[in-house]
Amino acid sequence: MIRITRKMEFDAGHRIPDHRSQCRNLHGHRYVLEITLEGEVHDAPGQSDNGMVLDFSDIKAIAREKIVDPWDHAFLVCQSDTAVLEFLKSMPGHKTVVTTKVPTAENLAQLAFDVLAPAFTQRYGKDLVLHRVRLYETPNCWADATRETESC
Ligand SMILES: Nc1nc2c(c(=O)[nH]1)N=C([C@H](O)[C@H](O)COP(=O)(O)OP(=O)(O)OP(=O)(O)O)CN2
Ligand SMILES: [Zn+2]
Repeated sequence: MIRITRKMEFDAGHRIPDHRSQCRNLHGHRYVLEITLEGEVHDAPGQSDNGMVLDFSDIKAIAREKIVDPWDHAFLVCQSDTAVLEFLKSMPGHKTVVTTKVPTAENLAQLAFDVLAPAFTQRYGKDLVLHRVRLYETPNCWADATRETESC
């Protein structure tokens, strides 16, 4: 088994309403998303994906469709954050992503994992497994969402 990782970046706004410090304010990040997949290397001479687990461009296509394009330049707001939600609703056409949990790095990484895992399985079957989604909120802060069944 080999693990491969594709990195993507996007910009989004958020806030953590109950945070004790600065993060309760509306602010944004250049998020970095790392998608790690596990599978066998294709041994298929003559085929485009010979020697690959999955073409990096195919990872990019699914990541863009499911996460990067919907979240890029959006404001990520928790459904319970009614003050901000009402404000965003007052702006026609504003790009808003409503989350069920507070948009911390941890919850966003888990959300991305939960969206991407079935998308890869649906497209490529069970031989290709989403191993980890790592989401950097800043260059110094990140969260990992991994498969529950992972063994050491
Ligand atoms: N466990 C978590 N802690 C914090 C989160 C989070 O999602 N999970 N988020 C925040 C803030 O949203 C903020 O984006 C991060 O703030 P900070 O720690 O200040 O990060 P910086 O890189 O900006 O800080 P430097 O000190 O400049 O490195 C807070 N905590
Ligand atoms: Zn933040």
